[in-house]
Amino acid sequence: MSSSLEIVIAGGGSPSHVHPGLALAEALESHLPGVSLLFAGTGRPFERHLVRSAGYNYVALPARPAPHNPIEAVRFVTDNAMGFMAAAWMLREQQSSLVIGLGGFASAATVRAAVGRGIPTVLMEQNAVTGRTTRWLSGMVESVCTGFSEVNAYLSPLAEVVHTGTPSRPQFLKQYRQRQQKPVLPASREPRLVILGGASGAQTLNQHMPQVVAMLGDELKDWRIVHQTGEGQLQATEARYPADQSRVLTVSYIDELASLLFETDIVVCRAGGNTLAELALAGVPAVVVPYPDAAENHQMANARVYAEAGACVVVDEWQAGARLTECLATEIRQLVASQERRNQMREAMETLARPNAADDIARRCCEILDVGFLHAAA
Ligand SMILES: CC(=O)N[C@H]1[C@@H](OP(=O)(O)OP(=O)(O)OC[C@H]2O[C@@H](n3ccc(=O)[nH]c3=O)[C@H](O)[C@@H]2O)O[C@H](CO)[C@@H](O)[C@@H]1O
Repeated sequence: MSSSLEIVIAGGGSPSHVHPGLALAEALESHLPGVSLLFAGTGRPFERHLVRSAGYNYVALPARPAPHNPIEAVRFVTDNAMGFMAAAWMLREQQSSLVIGLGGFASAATVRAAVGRGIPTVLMEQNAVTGRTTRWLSGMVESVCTGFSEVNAYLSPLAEVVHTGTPSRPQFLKQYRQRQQKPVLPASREPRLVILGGASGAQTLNQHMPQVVAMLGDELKDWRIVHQTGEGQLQATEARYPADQSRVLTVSYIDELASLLFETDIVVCRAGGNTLAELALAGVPAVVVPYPDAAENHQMANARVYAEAGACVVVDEWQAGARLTECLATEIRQLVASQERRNQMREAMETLARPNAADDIARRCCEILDVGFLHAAA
């Protein structure tokens, strides 16, 4: 293997882009010994922290998402032009061999600069409807590695699309592999319902789920409930549950989410690409409430793929309107009442798991670079 292979992993802006990037970095290191990795991101503190604490070098480049008003448009153009020039300079200095874009605005300038310099590029896309960056760049890059095969319709006809699945964090893969080796025994613990708001929490779930829990009353009396609220929403959510509610644990964020989800019977959550990929690995039946303001309603598209496979039920926040609490209660009631239905959904969830996503993207990178792919993961 060459020790002169320099790969830049570009993107960030939210943990949902950085986590798959870190999972991919680990796979690249195990299949391409000697590779040198550099993360290029937006400079946001959480991003810098996540990357550096995983032991990788990090460089911040100017980047700005598409604007909502004409005043921001000027800054959008200038910042991204600066990002493009800084990226071009960095790629020349690093003598980069390959650039991998994690998707989103934060990867656009670096990927475009790489294309301009003739450096091979790979894009990752975690959703069933592509973001604008992926759509724009898809015809210029060597490969687009997708979390959903349904995304093809949104890509350039010139794009080479590989459906790899979305790489999940090592904590999920570790638990997944342990479970594969040791089949699950019927749970002796109390059944568990997890309300997962996601990285920033979900106000809708924070407002409605305490009422749903109250409506279900005795039906949930044997259940343990964990409600993840998001930063800044813990106290308000906690206050919506009765003070003597010892079955409910509220937390703002869960670091070791994998250990919890692998011991969970029902999840109520949004339909972010990473969350769904993780639920598939953990095999947890879900009641999914897609975030209605997600760009081009991509969360609904993500959720539909899982619902069509029988892995989740979808509650449409817009359609439900004032009846949202009732709709949630109805869906959750049915799942709580039927172990058989939960088992069927668990099996359907498991068919969607892509434990080799990071390895498959790493393999594609090796093919593009025309270097050997070391099979035995370290
Ligand atoms: C509102 C919005 O537009 N969100 C988008 C954003 O992801 P967003 O960050 O909203 O959601 P994702 O589900 O993709 O990622 C959240 C990540 O945070 C983790 N987590 C969350 C809570 C917690 O307590 N602990 C924890 O570890 C989850 O396990 C997951 O890995 O980018 C995703 C990937 O492009 C899209 O699919 C989402 O639609």
